[in-house]
Amino acid sequence: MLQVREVSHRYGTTQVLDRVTFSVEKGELFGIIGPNGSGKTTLLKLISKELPLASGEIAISGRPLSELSTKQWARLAAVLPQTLETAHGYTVKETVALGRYAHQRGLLPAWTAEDEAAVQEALAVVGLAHKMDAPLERLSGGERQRAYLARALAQEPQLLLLDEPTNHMDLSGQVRLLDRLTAAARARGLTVVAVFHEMNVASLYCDRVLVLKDGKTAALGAPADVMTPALLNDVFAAPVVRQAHPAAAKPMFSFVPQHREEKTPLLGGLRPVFLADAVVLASPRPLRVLSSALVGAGFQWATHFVNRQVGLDYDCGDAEEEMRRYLKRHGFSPERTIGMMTAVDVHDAVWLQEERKGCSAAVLVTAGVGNAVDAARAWRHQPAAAKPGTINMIIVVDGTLTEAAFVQAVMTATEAKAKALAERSVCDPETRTLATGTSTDSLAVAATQTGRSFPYAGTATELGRTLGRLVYEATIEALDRYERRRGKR
Ligand SMILES: Nc1ncnc2c1ncn2[C@@H]1O[C@H](COP(=O)(O)OP(=O)(O)OP(=O)(O)O)[C@@H](O)[C@H]1O
Repeated sequence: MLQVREVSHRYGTTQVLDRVTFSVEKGELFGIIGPNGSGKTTLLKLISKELPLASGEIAISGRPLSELSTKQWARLAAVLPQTLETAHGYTVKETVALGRYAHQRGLLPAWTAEDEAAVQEALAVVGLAHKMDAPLERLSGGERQRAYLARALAQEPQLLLLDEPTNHMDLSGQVRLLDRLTAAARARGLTVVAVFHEMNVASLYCDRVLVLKDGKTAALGAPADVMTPALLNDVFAAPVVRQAHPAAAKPMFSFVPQHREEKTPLLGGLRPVFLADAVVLASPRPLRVLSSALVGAGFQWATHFVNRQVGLDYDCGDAEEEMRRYLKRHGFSPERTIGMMTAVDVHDAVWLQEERKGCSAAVLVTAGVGNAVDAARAWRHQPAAAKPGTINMIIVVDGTLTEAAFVQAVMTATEAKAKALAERSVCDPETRTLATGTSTDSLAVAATQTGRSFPYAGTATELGRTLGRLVYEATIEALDRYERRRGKR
């Protein structure tokens, strides 16, 4: 649909584009990203004939730009520029209707049913049908942007050029508009070339991206392949972290703020606090947590860890919602708290910590083995409702953990827990084999994300060895306390 070959551009003596080459297939959503001043708008202006092409070649559908008159170009392509003067005295519909100009013939062209249908459809795509009679100047910045996009769509182009189409829009407006635009483009086989400032928008919506740096191609390809932290770090001169989007198979990016306050070690001052029916860890600053807990599962930032004791007759029906209500009632924010449940007496919780120079960690364990299970033979169990008879574990590390280290810490802790159960000959009552855990165990691994970096936390590492020992010893002690309390009953 679009071929750009060896295109360069100078403003006076300043070179702002340097031999940029790419092509865009029909139906593609192609993004152009890059920092301020990298040449994105200039490139779009060259494609839209707004600037004369001095060096290189540009062709639309195989036809060189120089061969296309303005009206011929306008039948093939439409453009939504970065900034637009608002013309006064036009309604939204009249503004959108201007997009039909390229399709009209003669001095006094008639308004056809085709023109009307194109305008109505374009208004529907941008969600402005209900405001079509409003004067354009009374629209908000975001709505006006949508009206101009509708004007470009009403042109029924084959190629749509957009310079920051979601400028002025709030986040939900951006997502709604880009979802509709993508659907409309796919339905009509429309090719879209868009400049995006927001890396995540480009990643979510573009089939391919061109990354510009100082007028040169820094990368060209699918976002998942080319938008690497190293490249984005280099192009945007700021540290970028890449993570998987939770719902779409796309990468997501965050900038890491460089200004960080000097943080003192956390663990020296951290102690569990016992309430009547819970053991609580309260951190003076948020910790990054990977957990399987009832409240706060997955990766979170949390300040509180609440391991709550419930009766054996606790109805687990809607446990998560009930636990959230419990947390709120007791003054904990469910959004910043990791919430677990257990049927064992939380006053038997074991807190062990190891403070060594450069590798400080702690673990809080409550253990009950009413639901003990051998994971290798759990398939033999009759399906039964989960009961809150569990081993709950909270691990805190003073240091910066990679995601790999978080997962390895989970593995190390699980292995050490299984070993403690074996050591105390805890059996799965149904299979009569050694238990590896209980059916409702919870685990949270928390890290300050300041101080020493731990890329790994397997048993080959100093951190892994520390965690393995702490978890093993704390679990043994918690199991012994559980047995002693049962013996007293
Ligand atoms: N008319 C002009 N005359 C002189 N220099 C210009 C002109 N237009 C743009 N420039 C310069 O060319 C360079 C590229 O500008 P361009 O607008 O293409 O960048 P951009 O990547 O779109 O930036 P932004 O993200 O800020 O919109 C910038 O350094 C800019 O100052």
